[in-house]
Order: sequence, then structure tokens, then C-alpha cells
Amino acid sequence: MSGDELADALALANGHRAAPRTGRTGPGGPGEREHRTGHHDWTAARAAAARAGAERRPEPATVPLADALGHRLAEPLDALTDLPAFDTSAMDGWAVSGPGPWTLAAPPDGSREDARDEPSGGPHGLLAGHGAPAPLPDGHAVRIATGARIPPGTTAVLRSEHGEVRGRRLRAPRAPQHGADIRPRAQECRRGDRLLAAGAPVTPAVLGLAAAAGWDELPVLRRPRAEVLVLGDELLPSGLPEGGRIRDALGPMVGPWLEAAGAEVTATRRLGDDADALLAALAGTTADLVVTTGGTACGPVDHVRPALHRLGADLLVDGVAVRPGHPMLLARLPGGAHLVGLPGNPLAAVSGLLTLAEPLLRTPPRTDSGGPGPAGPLPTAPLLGAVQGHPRDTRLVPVVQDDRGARPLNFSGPAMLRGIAAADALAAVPPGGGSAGSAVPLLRLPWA
Ligand SMILES: Nc1nc2c(c(=O)[nH]1)N[C@H]1C(S)=C(S)[C@@H](COP(=O)(O)OP(=O)(O)OC[C@H]3O[C@@H](n4cnc5c(N)ncnc54)[C@H](O)[C@@H]3O)O[C@H]1N2
Ligand code: MOO
Repeated sequence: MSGDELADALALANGHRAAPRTGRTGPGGPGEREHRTGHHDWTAARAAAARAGAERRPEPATVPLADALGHRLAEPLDALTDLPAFDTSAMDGWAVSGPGPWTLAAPPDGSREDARDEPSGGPHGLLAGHGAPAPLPDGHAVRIATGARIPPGTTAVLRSEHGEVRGRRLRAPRAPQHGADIRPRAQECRRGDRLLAAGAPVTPAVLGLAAAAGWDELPVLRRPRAEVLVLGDELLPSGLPEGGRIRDALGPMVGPWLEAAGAEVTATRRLGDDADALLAALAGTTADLVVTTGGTACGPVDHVRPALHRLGADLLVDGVAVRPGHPMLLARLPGGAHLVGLPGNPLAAVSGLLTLAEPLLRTPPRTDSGGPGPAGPLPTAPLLGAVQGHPRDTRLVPVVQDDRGARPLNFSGPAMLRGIAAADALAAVPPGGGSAGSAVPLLRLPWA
């Protein structure tokens, strides 16, 4: 048995005997059955987190396009113009009128600075970026560049590689079809057309579309602001483990992970195991989402549940039937901010990120004008190797995905990051385990 298999086996066996106690039960409280009544089924926990995301009420703001990336549209994106705004040549060649051969427009009179009104346009013909060209008489042709306005009377654009010029005569071995290589005005949208619904994330492509459609500023709902609180006196910010202390693996990981899931991380703070500092940080937070690491279990310095209890927070998810990570929790603080409590074991923290933080951040807040609904079901893939399961809980296992399926990785014990660092997804293995070939839901990692 490899080290991580042993670690898994131990975690599974431990979970079997000793489920976490909640802040409400405490040491010496009810036994496992009662502890587990507070546990959400894994799918239900993700749904509860998504609901919490939908219930957020972020302040709308109008920001320049350059600042809008990563936020969500507060209102639908409607076209402020037809696209294209005018009939446009799709190719470099000639605008032609009627069946060929055609007479080419006379080259412009060199004595005139601006020959735009000439049927031939400027010295290079009709170029992109100029005003309306003169009409093209039947039987005539004029050189035209991609993106230039089509002169009235044009029946097609003949690509430069399809025409032969002799003197002022243009011939085409094969005549272009009527309308060929002309992008008609409003082919993509008419002014006022709805391009995207409210709630859509502003991606680089959305920025491009918004600019093309005439927008200089966008009404957005800002990304949720997240604060990370790293708990644990044993954690070192740098150097090698020493004197029983270990490196903080979650401080460097959780903030960037939340950013990748759509949050704006304002701070990562190390609070040690100081209950008062935790209470003050939670009471005074200005973030939309607080993410704590560690301190979710029932040890003597596990302060998260007691702090939430003292603040009168609303516990929305109090433990989840998932391995690793079952002590994870989701709460609403009295001020309205959400709190995700990640367990301290590093892979258990990843499990909490993907089970609670990710659906909360990814689900768009419900807007008056609607918007995208909740995310659909997770994609599935066949397991390329059998995975031992937990008797009652979903198990999340790092996998590498290829076109044949999902290959489970080693080093997937709760305290290990070696598997997940090489993974591109976590497979959700149902209670009882998964045999090779069975289809399992996959949680893709944000950067995979
Ligand atoms: N009696 C029980 N004890 C525990 C149970 C249980 O069911 N009954 N569950 C275990 C499980 S599963 C987990 S996961 C942990 C969760 O514990 P906490 O969230 O309270 O986390 P800590 O106790 O603070 O730390 C656990 C472990 O992780 C290490 N850690 C913490 N933070 C970091 C960090 N930033 N970087 C690296 N490593 C970290 C910490 O040193 C501990 O080794 O509870 C079990 N106990
Ligand atoms: O199963 Mo825990 O939540 O060690 O990771």
C-alpha cells in the first residue's frame, strides 16, 4: 500500500468512526448519527452554495470598458449600432456592377488631394475608414479593400485573385455570384438587438463585442470581494518545517484559486489560533465573502464554529458528506457577507473550494432583468481505474483527463497536494466507490 493509499484508508476509516462535531454539539455531544444529520449531501451542498451566490446583491457600477473585465453585466448588452454599420467588402478585389467584363474607373486625377468622390476612390481604390463612395455605374468596377464601404450599384465583390486586368478592362473567368463577398449592413445585428443577457460575465470576447457595438462604458455588478483568513499557530510563512511547525500551503493557494473562480481578493491575513482576532475579523469585514482555512473541526483551538455562533451567523451548510473535507461549512454573517470555512488539511481545503466557494462565486446574482440560470449538470467521464469509495460520502479524487477518460492520480490523501497539483479535474466518486469504466462527474480545475 503506497503512502497516499494508506493516508486515504486512514482518513476513510477515521471518518467512519468520528464524524466532525458542530459548534452546536461540542465535545461530549451526540454521537455520529446526530452529527451527520447536519451534513449536506455533496450535491445539495453545491446547490446551497449556488443559491447563496444567486442571492447576492452586489452594487451596480458603470465602469470604462478597460475596467470591466471579470465583472458581470448589470444590464443586458444591446447593440447601439447596426453591425456592420454599412455594407462592407469582405475581401480585397474589385466592387463590380452587373455581369463582366467591366470597365475600371479611371485612376484619380493626381491634381486633387482628396479624390474620394471619384468613382475610383483614392490612388489605392476604395479603402476602409472613408465616407460613402460615389455610385458605381452598370458595367463598371473599382478597386476595393477589405472593410471599405460598398458603392451603391455594386452587385458583387470580385476577389483580386479571381480577376484579370488588361488596360482598363477587368475580366473574371468565373463571374461572382450576386452579393458575393459583400457583408450587408446589420448582418450580425441591428441597433437595439439583445447581444447578451444581464448577468453574463465580462470576458475578453465580451469587451470586444461591446466595443464593436458602440459601448464605451459598461454597467456591471462588481466581482465579489473576498478576504482570506489563514488560521493556525503552527504555520510558517517561509522556510523549511521546523520545531513541529509547517509551511502555510493554503495562504499562497486559496487567494489565487478564488481569483480564478471570479473573486477579487482584497487580502490574505494570517491570524494564528487567536479566537478574539478571528471574531474581530469576522465582525469587521467589508468583504462579500470571507474564506477561512483550518479550525473547522472540534479541536481545542478550532475557533470557526464558535465564532460564527457568537456572532449569530446563519449556518447554511454545516458539514458536507464528502471526503476529504467533510467539516467544511458555509454561513451568512449578520452583515450579509458569506463565509466559507475550509478545513485545514490542504486537499480538504481544495474540496471546500470546489464544493462551496466555486458554485457561490460562479452563480450570477439574480437580476431584475433575469440573466443566465444556474449552471447545468457537471460533465462526466469514465474512470480509467477503479477508485475505492467512502461507504456513505462522495469522494473527490484528483484525475488527469484525456480523450479516453479520467485517470485517478496517486498522492490524493487529505493532507497532500501532490496529486491535485498535477491534476486537471477532481472526479466525484459516489459512495461505495467507482469501478473502472464507470462514468463519474468531473469538476474541472479553473486553469485546466
Ligand atoms: N475528532 C475528529 N477530528 C478530526 C476530524 C473528525 O472528524 N473528528 N476530522 C478531520 C478532518 S477530516 C479534517 S480535514 C480536519 C479539519 O481540521 P480543521 O479544519 O480544524 O483544521 P486544523 O485542525 O486547523 O488543521 C488540520 C490539519 O491541516 C493542517 N493545516 C491547517 N492549515 C494549514 C495550512 N494553511 N497549510 C498547511 N497545512 C495546514 C494542520 O496543520 C493540520 O495538520 O480535522 C480532522 N480532525
Ligand atoms: O477528510 Mo478531512 O476533511 O482529512 O480531509
